[in-house]
Amino acid sequence: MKYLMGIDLGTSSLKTILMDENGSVITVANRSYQFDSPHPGYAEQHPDVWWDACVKTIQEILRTSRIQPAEIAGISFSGQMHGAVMLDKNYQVIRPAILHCDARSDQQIEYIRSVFGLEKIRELVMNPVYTGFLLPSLLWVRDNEPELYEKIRYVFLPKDYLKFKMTGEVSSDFSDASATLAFDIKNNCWSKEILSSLQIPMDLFPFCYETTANKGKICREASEITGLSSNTIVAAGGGDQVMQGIGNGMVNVNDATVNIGSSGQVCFQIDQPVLNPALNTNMFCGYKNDRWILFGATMSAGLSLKWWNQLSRGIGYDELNDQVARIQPGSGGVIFLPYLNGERTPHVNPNLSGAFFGVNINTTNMHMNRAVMEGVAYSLMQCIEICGNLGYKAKTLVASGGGARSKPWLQLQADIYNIPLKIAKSEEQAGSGAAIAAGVGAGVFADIEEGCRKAVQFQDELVLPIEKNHKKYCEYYQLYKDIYTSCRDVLQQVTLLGRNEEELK
Ligand SMILES: Nc1ncnc2c1ncn2[C@@H]1O[C@H](COP(=O)(O)OP(=O)(O)O)[C@@H](O)[C@H]1O
Ligand SMILES: O=C(CO)[C@@H](O)[C@H](O)COP(=O)(O)O
Repeated sequence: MKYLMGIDLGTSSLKTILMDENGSVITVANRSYQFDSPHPGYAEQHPDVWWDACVKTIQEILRTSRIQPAEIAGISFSGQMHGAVMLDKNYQVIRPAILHCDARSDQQIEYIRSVFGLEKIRELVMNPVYTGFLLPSLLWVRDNEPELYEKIRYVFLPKDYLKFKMTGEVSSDFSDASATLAFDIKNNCWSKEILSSLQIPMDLFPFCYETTANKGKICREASEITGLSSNTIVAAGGGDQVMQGIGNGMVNVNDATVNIGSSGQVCFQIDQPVLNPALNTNMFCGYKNDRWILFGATMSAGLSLKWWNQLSRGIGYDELNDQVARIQPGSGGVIFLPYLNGERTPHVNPNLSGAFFGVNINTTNMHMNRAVMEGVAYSLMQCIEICGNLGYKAKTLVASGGGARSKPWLQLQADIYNIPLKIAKSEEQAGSGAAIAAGVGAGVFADIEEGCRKAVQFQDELVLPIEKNHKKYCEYYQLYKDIYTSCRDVLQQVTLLGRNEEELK
């Protein structure tokens, strides 16, 4: 029997899954971590934290599964996207990685916008210019840490660091590279025009491959540390939106997922680049040449629940879900805006904060728990609406990520979206996507489509919308949108004031 390993490098944890050649998930190991926020709005992780989690989960799987390392034919990666990892000429990490949820590069995004102007950004970048993406983060280092910037020899994405440690070679893949703002999405290459206009040397950026490309074998050092065989093939992997799509069997154009990880996304498979003139959604390269993904992104989805739960009572998810199921739709009038770390879709504004509205003397912690789940779903509903206006409408959505483990969260999502939800049997969809890509790279599967046919199965029952709940949620959803429209300026002022005060401490 041959086996495959998929590694999913998330914002809050790293998960390693072991799959057999028939597509069955044998076991999963995970390690949690936090991100550091040394200043208000900053979000950083040291790549060694990821590598340590990667090594430990692999060792655990080899120990507990008792399969022989030589039986593992291939390994690949899914990674949190957009973050900047910087290496010097000796392949040493220069500073902690600046993550996708980092809001420090305000001035750099203004600079990029001023260099290109709106029309050129639409034509060239085809995405909103937003903080936390590799390009503005790199410019921030150039402006604020020039002595470190001088040392940079390579810059790449988070999962590329794990691949580098595994193979000893620096490389990236089209899907992750296309999500840096430095990439020519229509022609699948680093953009000469973007980089030369910003005076950034092209050779900082590594060679890119397709997600399923065979990138060689595990190097000796990685084999010694992890226990993996040096005959195991490493496939290039991809950004987590692309990999969770594979793990959910999203191989057809118009297939769509709604994901609640630390952040949240509504993501469509598309067969040609599409411009959203409002630039409040994202569009990146997909898992193969003629495939792209279009999605709306909520910055703090699962993160909102994790934050709120830690802040309030810190109960287990089972208890929390039981409590949420006992509260009526609408949470007794409490509405939560999930802007803990700014918001991408639809507001494209890193300088926003979250808020609870409508708390009253009868509000309990249980109402607030449900309100947090509903607020995240309202935000994802805005992503669905915007994609719908661009012509992408889903008859069903495949629910994905950690949030899909919660029955009440699934039900209230179906009720808010008024769309039935399908759920994959595997709970680790991005990791499964990585294992399928590993299978193609190692020749176990002919292509992604065959891997998905073998590995992806759905639960029998759809989660269906309940009409009376949907009616009620239509009212709340309108109020959710109205709150933002009425309070936008105050929210922004309060956010900046709070950050400045924290800075002065
Ligand atoms: N059983 C559960 N019930 C409710 N929410 C859950 C449950 N398990 C995970 N989550 C949510 O999913 C989030 C983690 O999702 P995950 O896809 O693992 O994120 P990441 O890949 O960013 O680490 C948690 O922050 C939490 O909000
Ligand atoms: O920002 C995006 C996609 O644009 C996220 O997909 C991040 O890549 C992180 O994912 P999670 O760790 O929150 O699931």
